[in-house]
Amino acid sequence: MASSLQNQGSITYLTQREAAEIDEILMGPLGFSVDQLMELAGLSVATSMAEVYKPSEYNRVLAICGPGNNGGDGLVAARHLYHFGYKPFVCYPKRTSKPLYSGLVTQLESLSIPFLSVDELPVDWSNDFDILVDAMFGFSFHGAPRPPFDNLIEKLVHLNNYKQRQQKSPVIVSVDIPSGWHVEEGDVNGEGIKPDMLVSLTAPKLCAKKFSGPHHFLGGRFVPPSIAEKYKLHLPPYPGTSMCVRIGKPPQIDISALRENYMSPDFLEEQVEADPIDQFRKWFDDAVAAGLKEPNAMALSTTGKDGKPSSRMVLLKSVDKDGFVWCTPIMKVGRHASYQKILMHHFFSTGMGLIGRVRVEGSVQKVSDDESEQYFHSRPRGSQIGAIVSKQQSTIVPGRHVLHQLYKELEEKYSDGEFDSKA
Ligand SMILES: NC(=O)C1=CN([C@@H]2O[C@H](COP(=O)(O)OP(=O)(O)OC[C@H]3O[C@@H](n4cnc5c(N)ncnc54)[C@H](OP(=O)(O)O)[C@@H]3O)[C@@H](O)[C@H]2O)[C@H](O)CC1
Ligand SMILES: Cc1cc2nc3c(=O)[nH]c(=O)nc-3n(C[C@H](O)[C@H](O)[C@H](O)COP(=O)(O)O)c2cc1C
Ligand SMILES: Cc1ncc(COP(=O)(O)O)c(C=O)c1O
Ligand SMILES: [K+]
Repeated sequence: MASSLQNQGSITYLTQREAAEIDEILMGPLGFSVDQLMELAGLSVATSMAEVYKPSEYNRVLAICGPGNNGGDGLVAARHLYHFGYKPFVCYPKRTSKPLYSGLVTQLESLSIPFLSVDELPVDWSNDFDILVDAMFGFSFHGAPRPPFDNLIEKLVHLNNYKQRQQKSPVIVSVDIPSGWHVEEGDVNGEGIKPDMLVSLTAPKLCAKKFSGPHHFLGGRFVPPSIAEKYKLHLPPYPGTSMCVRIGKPPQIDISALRENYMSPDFLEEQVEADPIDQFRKWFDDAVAAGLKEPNAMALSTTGKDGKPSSRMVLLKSVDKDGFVWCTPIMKVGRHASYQKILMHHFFSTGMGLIGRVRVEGSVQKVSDDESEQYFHSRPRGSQIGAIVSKQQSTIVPGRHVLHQLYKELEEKYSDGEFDSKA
């Protein structure tokens, strides 16, 4: 999911001829079909969009699709966006009868995605759409745009200039090339569309150097090493299993605008488990099922003898009717005597909504030595040594080297077996 950052300066940009050549090699000697590449390209567009524009806020998408493969990418993206929770509309004025395209249209129709002719488009797009996908022309564009695309491009130009935007109006996402831009020179007279997001496919084309919007992504995770070598492509690595990666710096974020619109179902009194531990367990299981990262992380707050509050994250190790168990170097308990009184805060939330939040107040007891030992020995060796070294945790140490030295000594001393947690 997360996109890695990459210095825009080190990225390769393709000429129009190189882009067409790579296309031919992929679909010739390398054995790809256009359907395959288009599916991956459209999926990359949809996933890039979903990284930036959440369906809870930007729901209504108009995909404006051109006559060639760029238009095909738009049709595929619309289908994926539907499955991601968006409400897509499609304007596809110049259709081809090739089975690939009629298949894509049928797939969208079967999802009841509305197709709007140019005449059916609303006069003011800003009321009806949150995102406009510009999938009119890609790297085969040449000359000046012909009807009806000339008017559609004009409409995008006048509707939306992310730099001059006053009120909330739809954002523009361009697929591979901002339509109407020269594939290599870019927006030559400065009167073209100014997309908020550009999703370059395979590799950015030269015109992308002129893109100054806030979100530039790369998609089309299908380039084999032989092509990368032949064209000396320097491209950012895709993170994990992601179909897209951000190119260049993300925009400066307005922290005050950063918020989630939680869409949680009503939580009624009669739905609450009688035993709060059971309720906790239920939410915990939901959080795990929803793929939440570290659902066992919780904030633990204490006050010291001096009355000073203090808080830190710890990992929940188990929970049952006797309470919540976590693990921490024992010395801290001594130092923070009021570990006898604690407040725990647990918060489960996923991209799709809030699952639950929990506050636990109570007193603390050390678990039995047996339980403590058992847990200690279940941890990986590095963590075991780390825990012993961590007796220094939250105290001033003369430097990193002291911890490294101690770690090394323990590693050597106990190189041939288990060691005692009280070492
Ligand atoms: N390997 C890849 O890189 C992949 C790229 N994909 C996507 O494909 C496009 C390139 O697709 P292509 O079909 O070659 O071309 P376009 O979609 O850019 O457009 C071609 C059609 O547009 C017409 N055209 C061209 N100029 C104009 C104009 N000035 N006015 C109106 N119409 C125009 C052209 O008609 P002609 O009669 O002029 O030939 C074509 O009908 C690439 O950018 C990616 O988005 C694949 O999906 C994945 C693999
Ligand atoms: C996600 C997460 C989980 C953590 N889990 C533990 C834990 O289980 N036990 C622990 O002692 N420290 C844990 N830490 C480290 C503490 O939050 C904190 O840095 C350290 O314990 C501070 O020491 P203090 O308790 O003396 O303030 C965790 C940190 C993070 C970010
Ligand atoms: C200092 C410290 N202790 C313990 C833990 C919990 O790790 P484990 O699951 O290995 O007990 C963490 C986790 O981040 C930690 O930072
Ligand atoms: K485009």
